[in-house]
Amino acid sequence: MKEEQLDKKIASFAPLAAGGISKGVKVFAPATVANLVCGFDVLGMALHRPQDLMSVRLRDEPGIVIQHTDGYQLPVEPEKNVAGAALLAMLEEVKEPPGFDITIDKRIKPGSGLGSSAASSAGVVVAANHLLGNIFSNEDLVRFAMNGEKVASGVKHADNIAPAIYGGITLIRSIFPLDIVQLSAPPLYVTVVHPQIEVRTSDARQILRKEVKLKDAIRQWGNIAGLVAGFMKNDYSLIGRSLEDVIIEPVRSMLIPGFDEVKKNSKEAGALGGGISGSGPSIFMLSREESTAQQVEYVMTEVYVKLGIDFKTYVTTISYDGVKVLEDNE
Ligand SMILES: Nc1ncnc2c1ncn2[C@@H]1O[C@H](COP(=O)(O)OP(=O)(O)OP(=O)(O)O)[C@@H](O)[C@H]1O
Ligand SMILES: N[C@@H](CCO)C(=O)O
Repeated sequence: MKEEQLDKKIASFAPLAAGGISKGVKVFAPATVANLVCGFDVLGMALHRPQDLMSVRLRDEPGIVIQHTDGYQLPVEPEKNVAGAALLAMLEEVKEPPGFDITIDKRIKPGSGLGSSAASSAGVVVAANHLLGNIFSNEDLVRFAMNGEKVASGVKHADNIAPAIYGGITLIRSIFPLDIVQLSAPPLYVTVVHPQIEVRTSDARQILRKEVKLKDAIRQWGNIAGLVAGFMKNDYSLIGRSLEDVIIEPVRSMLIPGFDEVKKNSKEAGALGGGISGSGPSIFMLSREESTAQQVEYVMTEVYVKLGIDFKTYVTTISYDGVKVLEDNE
């Protein structure tokens, strides 16, 4: 038996357990920043903005029907769309599963490094679980949604999925078996710049070196431990010192025009630190004060105006809600 199959269970569709039959829901699925610089594949954070909107409804017949209202030309076949892949994995564990209609209004651009694929995967499993009477735990939902990430990037990873489902900042200590730790943090402002180029996670993973020097590994795990300790102890200075990546960033930053300048100028503007969001090309910076986060947005803007590259910026905060569900019984 494969490692990932160990947790499999068959649950019965029990809509009455939710206190009534709900036919449909709308969900808001947050953007997420994976890695948090030093924590490749193990750290992630949910944001208030941007977020996707999805509508998920029970169908009278079996099957999954997906449509997009966003114009991104994403595949609608359930096996190729990450939402479909995540839901199919979930329905394998439901006795006599119903069918679903999924409508996706994507506001997180695919290939942005802001967890666009994870928002769809996490959004659909939270919505479907609600309609099925909340028969699965959050940990089960992460396990199903990782099948969407496999479609998007070729590998299962949970550093976007877990914060999207749990909210806040999460540490994924292990994915087989899943071991997710929710971290507290002091108030932080997040500034994001998204240069409008697409970096596919699958490509950004392929260029990475497969081996790491021991001295780099020592520096990296010092930073990960420092960052986690900084969050838990509300120590802004430790957070700032630990936002350093000596393994992934030197390779991936070459794919992002303006990266070094954005980082240098943001720190000069008072940011605690930051780096590539997920696999890029978005770059995020953390600040203690809102005014600093706005100043960081200004210096990011200057860099991309000078380079003549289209971009989008966000000044936002950490979202502790995770995917938000609203009833939709029309
Ligand atoms: N519902 C969906 N939403 C987003 N991307 C999807 C969806 N279905 C399939 N995809 C595919 O997934 C890929 C986008 O995922 P990718 O991981 O590369 O970007 P991202 O999620 O924005 O980045 P990151 O994971 O670094 O934050 C594209 O190839 C896209 O076609
Ligand atoms: N940890 C993943 C996140 C992107 O999906 C990566 O950096 O490849």
